[in-house]
Amino acid sequence: MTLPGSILPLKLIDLTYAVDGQKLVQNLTLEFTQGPKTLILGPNGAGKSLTLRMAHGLLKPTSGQVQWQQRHPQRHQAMVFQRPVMLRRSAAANIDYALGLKGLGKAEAAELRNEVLAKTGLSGIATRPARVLSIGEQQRLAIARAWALRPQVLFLDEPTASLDPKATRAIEDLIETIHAAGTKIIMSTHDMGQAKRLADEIIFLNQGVLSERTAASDFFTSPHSAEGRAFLEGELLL
Ligand SMILES: Nc1ncnc2c1ncn2[C@@H]1O[C@H](COP(=O)(O)OP(=O)(O)OP(=O)(O)O)[C@@H](O)[C@H]1O
Repeated sequence: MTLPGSILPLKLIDLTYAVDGQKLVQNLTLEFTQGPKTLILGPNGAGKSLTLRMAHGLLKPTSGQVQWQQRHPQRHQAMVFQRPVMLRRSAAANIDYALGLKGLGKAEAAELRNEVLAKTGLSGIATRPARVLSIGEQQRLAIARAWALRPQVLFLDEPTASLDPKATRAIEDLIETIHAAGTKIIMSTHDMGQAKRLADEIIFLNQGVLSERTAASDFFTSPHSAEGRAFLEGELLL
């Protein structure tokens, strides 16, 4: 489905990423449409981060194409990384900086920043230096900063990998809120429990290759691939 003005669907066409001749992502073809929360699941080293980085435009594929529906997708999509990257200034100023880069005036930026701080439960720590916040708060701030840009698509690369269960839950709730507000979620994780809690559909990667793409309701009861099955049964995929 294509909505007017939407940068979706996003098509990854026969993407390969190779280093020194070694294919770390191999002939990956996927289409992402508006709607479901898409979780890219797979063991460490499966190629999840590389795939997200190529889709986001941070990394150029060795071969293949990344195609968006619109010509200037960068303004309408954002990415959050495993480790939050904060500027040496207050939490609020971190968001203001991102909004300034997008060309927003001060007053408009302040209004949007206050709204997003409130929605993410961060208003109380807005004036603190971002780098003294706990890692969980920093990650919430990183997501708030990305959300303030009103992206149509939000890529999240293992956003809770360094967090404890309580902070993880706060981030998962936030992701649900952002999705409910209309942003397409494309997120990687190696955590099966998290995929169960969040996913509408699963893309299972193993060793840089797509094993299967399955509705989450089916994946956790009857995965289609041997790799997916082994992962669910807790076998180590080597
Ligand atoms: N620039 C690079 N040079 C060489 N190898 C790389 C490079 N970038 C990634 N790799 C390797 O490619 C493989 C896939 O990496 P990627 O980060 O995409 O995995 P992942 O599925 O996100 O894993 P994790 O869950 O550990 O983050 C890994 O084995 C990694 O070491």
